[in-house]
Amino acid sequence: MKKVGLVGWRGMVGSVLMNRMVEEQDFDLIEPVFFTTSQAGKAAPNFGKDAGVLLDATDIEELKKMDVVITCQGGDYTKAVYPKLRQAGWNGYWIDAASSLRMDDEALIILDPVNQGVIKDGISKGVKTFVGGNCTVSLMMMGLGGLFENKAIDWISSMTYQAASGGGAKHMRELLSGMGVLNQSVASELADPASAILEIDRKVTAKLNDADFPSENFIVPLAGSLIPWIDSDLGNGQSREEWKGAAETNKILGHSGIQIPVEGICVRIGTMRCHSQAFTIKLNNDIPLDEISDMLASHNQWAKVVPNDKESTINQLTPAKVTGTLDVPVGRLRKLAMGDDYLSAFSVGDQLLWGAAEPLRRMLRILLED
Ligand SMILES: NC(=O)C1=CN([C@@H]2O[C@H](COP(=O)(O)OP(=O)(O)OC[C@H]3O[C@@H](n4cnc5c(N)ncnc54)[C@H](OP(=O)(O)O)[C@@H]3O)[C@@H](O)[C@H]2O)C=CC1
Ligand SMILES: N[C@@H](CC(=O)OP(=O)(O)O)C(=O)O
Repeated sequence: MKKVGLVGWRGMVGSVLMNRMVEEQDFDLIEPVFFTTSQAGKAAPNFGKDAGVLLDATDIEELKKMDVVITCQGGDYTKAVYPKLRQAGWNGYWIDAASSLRMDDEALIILDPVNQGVIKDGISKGVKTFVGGNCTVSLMMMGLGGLFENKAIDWISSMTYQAASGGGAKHMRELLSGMGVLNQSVASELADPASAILEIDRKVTAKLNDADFPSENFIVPLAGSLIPWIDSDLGNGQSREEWKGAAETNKILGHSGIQIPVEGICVRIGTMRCHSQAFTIKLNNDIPLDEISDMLASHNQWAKVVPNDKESTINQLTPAKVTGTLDVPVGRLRKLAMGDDYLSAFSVGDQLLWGAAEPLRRMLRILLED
């Protein structure tokens, strides 16, 4: 049985990963060893198997004993530990949720329903470092996988609606706190159906601009607002989150350079853990809509085509419906006025599942079955 070191297992992404590993009985196939950066010596969690005590996640000698290390601990941890572990001669498999190693030549970005061929080819060539993709990119590719597979896409514009969870657990709490503060600020007016809506709006706006409105993590209010910038400023008018669109999509597909441009604006909105995206897709040719639907629906079991009518859309294509599931519904499919090779689409997906944890556990399975 392979020894699998688990780092970051109690964080938000790590907890989702542990739940999925339990659901899929992955622990039956491995000898789990749990690491921590803060609680070494305490009892390890028991996910159906006694795993002794927690080991120090910076202890290179202990990490070297692992066949596989899976980390959801974050980029700072990866930057601090991964080079030391490799320099110490460790030749095991490193599976990582953080972005720091994604674009390294020695690493592959993993999303096996989309790039299983690239992954298998990499393994046969001795690749040992595998990194989960950016959540927005992975969810786009899961939803539109059929178009990528059929080489139907010339370019994509993706306008995103990204959930608070992309920032982390504290950001989710801040969103809810902000919602509560806004609600409280007009509680008496809301209780009175005769109260004036413009007075309610004035009070809400004043509260949003209060210096003490919860905004420590997002810097500005998210509840009752939105933030059209995610991740760092690249200095050329583009955010790092937007840059990842083309860079990671093409790397996932095994392209050298940017063969399919992916462009757009990434926006943080007040949802908990589902990222949504509105796409304008320039097709390589005029493919009929029914063929497009077939390509999308048959590509993988999680991409679900939603009929482009109001009732289906509002019931099936929302974060409220999708959260906590592996489904990636794709709807609003329509040819645009710009020409029959222009397609609109809208997708929703849980960014903690396909956007973070799921590709990691599936990569572990691929290695175990190899
Ligand atoms: N959030 C997201 O949407 C995505 C995140 N990622 C990557 O995953 C990394 C981890 O993200 P995320 O899971 O959100 O980070 P968390 O902050 O939830 O967890 C990271 C670590 O914090 C430590 N920690 C300290 N206090 C607590 C506590 N009270 N409860 C749980 N853990 C605690 C744990 O380490 P220890 O046990 O060592 O103390 C834990 O492993 C990110 O840095 C990013 O690189 C990737 C894709 C999406
Ligand atoms: N940046 C993403 C979350 C994330 O962790 O992305 P990455 O894995 O590329 O750093 C978001 O905020 O929604």
